[in-house]
Amino acid sequence: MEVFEQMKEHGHEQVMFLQEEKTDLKAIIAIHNTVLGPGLGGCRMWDYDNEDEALNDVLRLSKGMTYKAGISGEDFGGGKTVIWGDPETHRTEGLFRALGRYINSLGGRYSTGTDVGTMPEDFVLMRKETPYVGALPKEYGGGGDSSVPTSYGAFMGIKASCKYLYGDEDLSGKKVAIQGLGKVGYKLAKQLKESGAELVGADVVEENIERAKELDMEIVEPDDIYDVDCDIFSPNALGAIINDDTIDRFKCDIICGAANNVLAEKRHSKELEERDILYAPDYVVNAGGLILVCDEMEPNGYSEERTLKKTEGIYDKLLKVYEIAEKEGITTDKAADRLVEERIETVGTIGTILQNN
Ligand SMILES: NC(=O)c1ccc[n+]([C@@H]2O[C@H](COP(=O)([O-])OP(=O)(O)OC[C@H]3O[C@@H](n4cnc5c(N)ncnc54)[C@H](O)[C@@H]3O)[C@@H](O)[C@H]2O)c1
Repeated sequence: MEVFEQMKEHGHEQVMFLQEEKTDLKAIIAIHNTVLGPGLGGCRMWDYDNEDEALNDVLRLSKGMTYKAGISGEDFGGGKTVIWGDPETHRTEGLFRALGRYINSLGGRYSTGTDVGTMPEDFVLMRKETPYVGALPKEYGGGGDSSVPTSYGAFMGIKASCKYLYGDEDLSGKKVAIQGLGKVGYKLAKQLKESGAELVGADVVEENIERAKELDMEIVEPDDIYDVDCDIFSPNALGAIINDDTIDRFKCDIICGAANNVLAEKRHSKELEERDILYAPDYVVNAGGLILVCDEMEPNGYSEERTLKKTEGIYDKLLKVYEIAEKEGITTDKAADRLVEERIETVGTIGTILQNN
């Protein structure tokens, strides 16, 4: 499909292809929707097989950011950058500063930060060329480790899901299977443990498994985590883990975690519903990191207290999503999409109210 056709299909406003010979920069910036505010979204670096793959990724991810910012109540739209290159060999000062110059030329229509393949220090370099970067280390006025609010948001999501399904948010005695014990998964596990939950976990990195064992967690083989008989399954590793091969294996009441794009296809949310599994839409649950970056852009600077307070709002937001889904007889991910689309529609129309200034 041609680029314009793809943009039209998903409602993208702008796509920029960037090329800079000396630094070997090849990147695409996509801005999906700026009705709620400037585009915001991380910068991914990946050694794509071809141009189409890079384009598909940036279009899909930038659209996802519109929904994540929209549901979080933030005044930002969706955007994303992909750099086509190997993060092991291509992460140079020149490349990130060149990209920073391009981003600066957008005059604030889009801001970026870390994602797969990029590191906070890359954005410290980029900041020399543009103020439109976030997710900076604390010593540069940023919020630091985004997995702190992200894991807190996932914890809130699990509590809200229990409140909705069992009528009580109490986690004591609840069995939670955690896939991925990395930055988010481990911090989430700690909070669950402190709340009295029983934990089962899986990871592929020995170091992370050893650290998790200190929480008195039962460890299973990576592929066995899908078969654990539990109350809550929490995906915190990979995308597309709810798919045709796994869907009949889940033995849980709730799926709620921080991993992005966990549904292999949209239809899998309906299939979970048919199996009486409550699905907490991923982009509602994992918005803590985005909330942190948005807070860095507050006029008075970053506040950790405010970030965690806003992240706590994921609890009520999720309850609202569940109520809409129940009332309207739609899946939970459709209910979340609807909330965002209504917000964009409403806030979009207030632009028609004339002001004196
Ligand atoms: N860090 C954030 O602020 C943030 C924000 C939003 C969404 N997310 C999403 O949350 C997820 C976790 O992020 P993170 O920052 O903790 O990343 P991370 O890389 O620190 O942790 C991921 C963990 O998953 C493990 N893993 C990989 N393959 C696995 C498998 N097959 N089975 C079990 N474990 C496996 C890895 O070894 C690693 O420990 C990712 O999907 C990420 O996109 C993170």
